[in-house]
Amino acid sequence: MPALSDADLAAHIAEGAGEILNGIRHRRLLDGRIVGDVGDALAQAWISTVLRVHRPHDAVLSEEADDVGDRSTARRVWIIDPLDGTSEFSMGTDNWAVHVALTVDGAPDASAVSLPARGEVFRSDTVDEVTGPLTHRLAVSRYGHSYHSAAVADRLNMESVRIGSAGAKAMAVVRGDADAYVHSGGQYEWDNCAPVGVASAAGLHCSRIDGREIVYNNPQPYMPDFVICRGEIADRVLDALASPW
Ligand SMILES: Nc1ncnc2c1ncn2[C@@H]1O[C@H](COP(=O)(O)O)[C@@H](OP(=O)(O)O)[C@H]1O
Ligand SMILES: [Mg+2]
Repeated sequence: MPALSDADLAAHIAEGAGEILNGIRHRRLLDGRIVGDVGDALAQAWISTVLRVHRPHDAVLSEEADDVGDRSTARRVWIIDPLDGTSEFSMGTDNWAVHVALTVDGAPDASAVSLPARGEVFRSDTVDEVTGPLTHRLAVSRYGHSYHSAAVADRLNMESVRIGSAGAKAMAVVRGDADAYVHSGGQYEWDNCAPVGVASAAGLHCSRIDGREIVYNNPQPYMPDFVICRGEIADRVLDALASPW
């Protein structure tokens, strides 16, 4: 087989894991918590094997694997969430995702996010720039607002749309269905790395909620807050985030 580019490999992994996950929900032969458990485990097993075969020298950080070795000192690190939105996947909704990002020196490089139940794959090397009129919609967690997202909705007079899964929320902005996704209060690097890689390639503003650059592959892979939004509203969103109370 000819050598795959990093971009093709990221996209093929996001797509292939999505096929496995759609198969796991086939005709609802399984349901409830067991579907999420088997989805996490089988997607992880396939992805880690593919990366071992195709990129034996690269390091990997995955939600579903032990974080062992000296990954944080490696230059090339794949940051993976084999199944983002496990509870939505188990409940049978369409809002769940596969996240695959190659980071180089802490920045997302080749990144892909698939939304397999919708048949969509977004890749950083082919994604369209987000243009067109603003929707005045803000993507928020299925569980509702944080103080920060509430402040943005209030200050910018935006309608909140509840969507499960970090990848599904970020891709709603990339698709042009929402203008922003604001998260605070906790997440890990695998929850937002590939979504940020795709969103920044689509020309969207991506930063921490205090405006700092997002840096990945930290020794502690905790990435508690970030904002993805249309460039046209970035200043106003960051102003609201600077004084949410
Ligand atoms: N406060 C928090 N702490 C840690 N992880 C969080 C979190 N809030 C959301 N997440 C994670 O972010 C992802 C998207 O969550 P949400 O849909 O609520 O926005 C989920 O990932 P997983 O489904 O991969 O576990 C969820 O576990
Ligand atoms: Mg996740």
